[in-house]
Amino acid sequence: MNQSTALYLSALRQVEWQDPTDFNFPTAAAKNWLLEQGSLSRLLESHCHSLSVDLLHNRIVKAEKLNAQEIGLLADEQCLLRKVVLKGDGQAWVLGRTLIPETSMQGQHFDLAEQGEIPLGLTVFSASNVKRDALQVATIKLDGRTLLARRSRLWMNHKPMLVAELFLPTAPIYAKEKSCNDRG
Ligand SMILES: C=C(O[C@@H]1C=C(C(=O)O)C=C[C@H]1O)C(=O)O
Repeated sequence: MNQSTALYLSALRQVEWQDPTDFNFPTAAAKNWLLEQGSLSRLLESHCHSLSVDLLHNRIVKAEKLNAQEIGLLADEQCLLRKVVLKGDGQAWVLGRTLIPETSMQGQHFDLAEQGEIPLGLTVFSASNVKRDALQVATIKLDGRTLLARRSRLWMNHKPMLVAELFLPTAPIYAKEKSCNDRG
C-alpha cells in the first residue's frame, strides 16, 4: 500500500460523520453522488469504460477493533475488513472500507470473503433483497484539498455491512459543473 493510500485510509477512520440534512453540499452533482442509494460501483461504471478494483486488505478483525459507532451500526462481533481502491479507466476514484460481520456472511449466495477484485456493490446489489440506510457524509481536508466521503449501512438479504467511501481527487464527483454561462 503506498503512502498516500495509507494517509487516506487513516483520515477516513478519523472523520466526523454528519447527517446529510446538516451538510453543506458543495454542488448539486456532489449531493447526487453522496446520496446515491443504488450501487456506487454501477454509478462509477457509467462514468468510465472500465471500472477495476485494487484489493488492499481482506482479513477478519476482532470485535474489539471496532469503534463504538461501528458496533452500534453492526454488531459486537468479528468482521471481515475489506479495503479497496476503485479505479475508473485506471484512475483511482474511490477508497472503499467495508466491515462485514461474520454472521452477515453466513447464508448468503456468495462468499463475500472471496469477493476479490470484483466490485462489492455489483454482488450486493444483485441480491434479491438490498437496502441502504444510516447514510452519513463528511469532508476530509488533506494536502490542501477538501475531499468528500460517505458511510452507509447496506443490508444484503436482511444482514448488515458498513461501507465507508472516500472520493479521491480525480473522482468524477469533483468534475466542474457546466454552469449556465459556460460557453461550448
Ligand atoms: C457498496 C458498493 O461497493 C463499492 C465497492 C466496494 C468494494 O469492492 O469493496 C466498496 C465500496 C463501494 O464503493 C457499491 O457499489 O455501492
